[in-house]
Amino acid sequence: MNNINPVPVRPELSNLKLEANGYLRALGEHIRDLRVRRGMPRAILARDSGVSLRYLAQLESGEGNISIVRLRQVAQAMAIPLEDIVRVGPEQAPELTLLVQYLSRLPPAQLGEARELLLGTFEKKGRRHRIALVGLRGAGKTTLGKMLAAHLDVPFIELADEIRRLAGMTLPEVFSLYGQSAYRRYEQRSLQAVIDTYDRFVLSTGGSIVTEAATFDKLLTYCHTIWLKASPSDHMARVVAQGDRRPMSDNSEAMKDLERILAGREPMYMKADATVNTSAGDLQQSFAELLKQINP
Ligand SMILES: Nc1ncnc2c1ncn2[C@@H]1O[C@H](COP(=O)(O)OP(=O)(O)OP(=O)(O)O)[C@@H](O)[C@H]1O
Ligand SMILES: O=C(O)C1=C[C@@H](O)[C@@H](O)[C@H](O)C1
Ligand SMILES: [Mg+2]
Repeated sequence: MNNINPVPVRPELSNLKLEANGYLRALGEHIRDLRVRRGMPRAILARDSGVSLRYLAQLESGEGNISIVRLRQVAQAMAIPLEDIVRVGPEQAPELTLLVQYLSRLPPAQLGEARELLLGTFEKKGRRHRIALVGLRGAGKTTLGKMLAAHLDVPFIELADEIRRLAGMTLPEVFSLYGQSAYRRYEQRSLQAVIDTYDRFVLSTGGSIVTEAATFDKLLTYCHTIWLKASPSDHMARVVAQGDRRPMSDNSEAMKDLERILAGREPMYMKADATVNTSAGDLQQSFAELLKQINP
């Protein structure tokens, strides 16, 4: 019997390789545009960046696959942030560039205030009636979400079910056949479809939705979002009680990972409109707290 599993070819990977040449050409053109816009002759850029004239010519014609260190030198010589150099594609609106500049000068405390002001000013209609629950596995999103939907008499939606339906396969199949980036795209499209389809709902999301800025921003913009928070030991105990033995394979390591994931995601979870600590009481107490958070 052959025990070697064939490694599925990810269509995305071969596309990426094909796209690489196109990207290098676009990058070269972009760098040339930026340089010319600055009125900077190539010889001056070569002198100021320490990258040879010949190499710069190759780069601008899309032939040179420049190292990240050299690209950084080029960026510094033009006084442009590296991320603005590598982002090729449609030109960013000048308002967005200026807004990013303005916001990047604000101290962190005022940044939160600025975001709230913007959200408040441009709040999407009906946001209060679209309730989204976020939090790590075992937080209680499904359990409390179903209770809340029944109480409010609105549909309960499990985003994972919507992703499965859209992809036409199970989530592990999406991951193993097409990778995490495909899962992220399905997640974002499913969320958009849910928002477009329903005016009112209680939505239970996947624990990692907060790690994808564009998707999390959509969630925060269109939904009243509540972070169901729990202690690492409760997360672990609840997941294990549901029959998932994987976290037990090396308990101390798994626990450390869980603590790290929770700490790493906490700043994003904290952007939710409200928080309910489900480790602070039993299920009924958490539900009462959740009701308070939607009718403050
Ligand atoms: N105070 C509490 N609040 C919420 N759930 C609690 C509480 N105490 C115990 N539980 C139990 O914890 C479990 C939470 O699991 P649930 O499947 O709802 O989490 P989840 O956030 O949907 O996880 P996943 O991301 O894996 O889908 C349930 O079995 C629930 O009964
Ligand atoms: O917390 C996580 O990292 C994840 C939780 C799941 O619900 C899915 O969102 C995904 O499998 C990853
Ligand atoms: Mg769940």
